[in-house]
Amino acid sequence: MDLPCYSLLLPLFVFIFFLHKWFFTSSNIQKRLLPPSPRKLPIIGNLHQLGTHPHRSLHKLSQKYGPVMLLHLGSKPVLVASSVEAARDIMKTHDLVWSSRPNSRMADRLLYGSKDVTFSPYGEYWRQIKSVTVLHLLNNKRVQSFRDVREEETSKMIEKIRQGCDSSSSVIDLRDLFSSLTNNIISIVALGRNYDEGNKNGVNAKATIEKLLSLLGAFDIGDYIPWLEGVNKITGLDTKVEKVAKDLDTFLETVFEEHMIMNKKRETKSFVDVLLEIQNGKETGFPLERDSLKALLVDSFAAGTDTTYTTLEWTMTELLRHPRVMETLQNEVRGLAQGKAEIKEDDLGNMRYLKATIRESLRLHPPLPLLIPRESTEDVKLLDYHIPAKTQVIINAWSIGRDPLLWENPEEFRPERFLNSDIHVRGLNFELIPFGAGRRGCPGITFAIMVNELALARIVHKFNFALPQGIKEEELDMTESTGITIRRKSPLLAIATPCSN
Ligand code: HEM
Repeated sequence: MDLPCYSLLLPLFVFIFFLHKWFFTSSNIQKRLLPPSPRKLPIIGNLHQLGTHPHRSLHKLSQKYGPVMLLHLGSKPVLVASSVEAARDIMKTHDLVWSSRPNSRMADRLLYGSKDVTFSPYGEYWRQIKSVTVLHLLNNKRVQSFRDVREEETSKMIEKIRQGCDSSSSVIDLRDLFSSLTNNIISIVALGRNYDEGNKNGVNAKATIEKLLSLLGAFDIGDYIPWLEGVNKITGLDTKVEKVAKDLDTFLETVFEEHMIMNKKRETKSFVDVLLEIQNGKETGFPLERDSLKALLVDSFAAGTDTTYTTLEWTMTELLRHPRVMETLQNEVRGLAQGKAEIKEDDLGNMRYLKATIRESLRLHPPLPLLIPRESTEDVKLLDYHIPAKTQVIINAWSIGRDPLLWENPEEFRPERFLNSDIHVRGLNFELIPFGAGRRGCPGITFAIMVNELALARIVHKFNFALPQGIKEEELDMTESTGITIRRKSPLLAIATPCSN
């Protein structure tokens, strides 16, 4: 029997009805499970909302959209986490899933295809080089072995300040001193000697490393809007990157050559010595290619210099703005160092106020306020939201450090808050995470803290400081720089006078 054609319409309508219902319900669910998002623009998404100081802009946005929000930077979905719960969820509960890094074109070109620890994606290769860093380069024993380097270089800095006190223009540039100090220390520790002076095979090492750091902090539009990557050719960025990558490689080859020629057993082994020793894989179980060795060396500079001296500069800035805190710190240091010409690292253990001061400085001024972005390797839940694989996440450590629910009077610089507190910076307390946490956490914490503690103790032991004439404490310019590492916009200037006793 032939059915009339309209009798087919009914099942068709029913089918379309259910299909429609299913489609809208599931996309609604999807929407409900994704974090809230500020309205985005075509092509650029939310890039225009980052402003010159993304940690501050994202903090403001998070007050409106909540502690977990989803932004679109160009075509890339990027989560922003601004609460202690979200940070703990990412760096502890689901640390493994969040252990990758998003691809960075700049790191690919400057760090031998991201063969360093910081930018390498999660996987077997990263596990190997992270273990080289943690077990061979920055283990406690090795970090201790560089004590003489730290003490000697800090003494040189003290001497420079003393000479500055004697000169007619008594204003000293503390940034310049702190950055030379950390550059010299890292240079000796990583490369065996200070390459500050002069050219090597036509390459000025110091200038090249400075350019490298500024390029790694530069915004590369191609990472977010891939079809616009050609813009970098027009602006000249690509040419700059190529030149720095080439100069850096020439310089590092010279360093290796020097080490091969000298090939003598040194008392204190530098990172180059250690890497050359373990490169064949007898000790580690895996060989390391030349490019990996170079990338690991560049990492020490890229991850360890700016961050370390920036902490010193912010700490001194806050001390100059808070004479009461400076006096309490000087009383502690001078009291414990009584009768000693010079503070040694062994003396630092009892300096509780010194340690509290550095922690308080890192709370208010984490040098990397947005840490280093991570990326999920599979679908994952973040608090109540469903996050697809390959989503980037930014953790706003700056915002968490100023959360009034976690910190009493958060904007106040008050080291006392840490005197009877278990909160440390080592990545176990998620309310204070200047070094990140979990698998991807910073392996240079001990090293950085030692440099900071020694340098700070010694300068407040030997000198009294004041702001250059005419500037009142509350007038000191606190404007921040732009880039990944956030320091003061203008270098910190001060007048030092030697302490009379
Ligand atoms: C005050 C100084 C320093 C600060 C504030 C700092 C901060 C950080 C932060 C926030 C991260 C990312 C952590 C994460 O994703 O959870 C990191 C990673 C890293 N840091 Fe540091 N750092 C400092 C000093 C150093 C030093 C002195 C070194 C080495 C000489 C170093 C080597 C590294 C490396 C290799 C990584 C990458 C780890 C990975 O991706 O697995 N850092 N650091």
